Amino acid sequence: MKKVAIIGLGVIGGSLGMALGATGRYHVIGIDRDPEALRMAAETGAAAEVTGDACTGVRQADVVFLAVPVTAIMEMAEVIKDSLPPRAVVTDVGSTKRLVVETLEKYFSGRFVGGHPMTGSEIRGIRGADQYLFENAVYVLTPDSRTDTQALEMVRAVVEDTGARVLCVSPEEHDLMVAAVSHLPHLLAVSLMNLAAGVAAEHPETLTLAAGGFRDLTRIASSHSSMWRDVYATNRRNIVEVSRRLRSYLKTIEESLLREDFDAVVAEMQRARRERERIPLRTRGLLPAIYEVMVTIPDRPGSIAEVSTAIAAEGLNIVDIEIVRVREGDGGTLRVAFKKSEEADLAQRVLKERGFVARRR
Ligand SMILES: NC(=O)c1ccc[n+]([C@@H]2O[C@H](COP(=O)([O-])OP(=O)(O)OC[C@H]3O[C@@H](n4cnc5c(N)ncnc54)[C@H](O)[C@@H]3O)[C@@H](O)[C@H]2O)c1
Ligand SMILES: O=C(O)C(=O)C[C@]1(C(=O)O)C=C[C@@H](O)C=C1
Repeated sequence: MKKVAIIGLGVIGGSLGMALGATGRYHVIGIDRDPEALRMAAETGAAAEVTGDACTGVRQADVVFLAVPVTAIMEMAEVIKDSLPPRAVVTDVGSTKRLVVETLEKYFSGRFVGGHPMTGSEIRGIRGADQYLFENAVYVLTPDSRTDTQALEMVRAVVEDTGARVLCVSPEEHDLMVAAVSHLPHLLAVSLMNLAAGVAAEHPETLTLAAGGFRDLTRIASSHSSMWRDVYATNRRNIVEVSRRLRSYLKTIEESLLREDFDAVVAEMQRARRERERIPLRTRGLLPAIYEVMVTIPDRPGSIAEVSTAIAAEGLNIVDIEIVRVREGDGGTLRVAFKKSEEADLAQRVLKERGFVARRR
């Protein structure tokens, strides 16, 4: 059994421990400075043994995951560097990579492999952890010319055992890409939320009007500032760069609006819709798309059960399910996904026969 030490049992470290523990192939040693996180990790199965002392925790490890905030990753590396077995491999889960890789290679040279799971939660700590968080998520590894091939393959194998799909890119490329798809979106969520709060100071009902669109766009603004502080501090140049590009883009849109050139604005909307369709679905990561049926369900007890029972009766397996919209007193829309197109066709037919409004998407 491989021994994996996880330093930091929060959303990411806790989820990792749960996922690896559940395979039965790993002995997980959980390390945290917070006794409550240690207690919960032991209770939820995120770790088979726990300790507050990082040096003791890593002493027997084959692989060490650093799952603390980015600045603490670099501090923790210094703390554990002399306690590791010589063949141990070290990896991290930090949201930025260039500085982390540069720093940790100084301590562990080729035995360090940078990593970043592209999944997470706005809920902080092990309470936000989830055994299935990594399933089908993209997990970036950032090997460079110094990385030992065996170390990379070892980390890849452990990561794939969580159900995640590995994508290798350079630390520099990673930092620019996540500035665009993760860090700027966070900054925008914060900006939108504070902007709306400013309008609400003059018009108190403003936030009452915030519906799905606003909530979707601002969810990440609920996440904890201590993690994000480190992200901004260690990727500030890329964040400023994409923020500049955004400001120039917004300026172009503003100018079109002032000229009443609505065709130009619509062309941008159409381009965005086309581009968005290229995002691989979260539930299938880098795999081909899943096949979906949208079902309108009435607002009455047992509606969801009726849908799932009808599907199960055909022997069909639902690979993903989501309540897309809830209209109080008026039902809602359910998104049900299948592995194969034929399965989605059959599910749609069966649901229609039972009187549901069901369409393929
Ligand atoms: N939350 C996300 O959505 C997300 C997604 C991908 C990557 N990450 C990265 O994962 C890392 C962890 O983030 P998280 O959201 O799981 O954080 P978290 O706040 O949920 O958990 C961090 C845990 O680390 C512990 N900790 C902090 N400093 C420590 C130290 N010096 N020694 C021992 N334990 C310490 C805390 O007690 C806590 O249990 C960060 O580097 C973050 O950038 C987060
Ligand atoms: O909350 C979520 O859903 C996330 O996946 C969080 C999220 C993001 O998508 O920006 C946030 C920071 C990370 O480094 C990776 C993922």
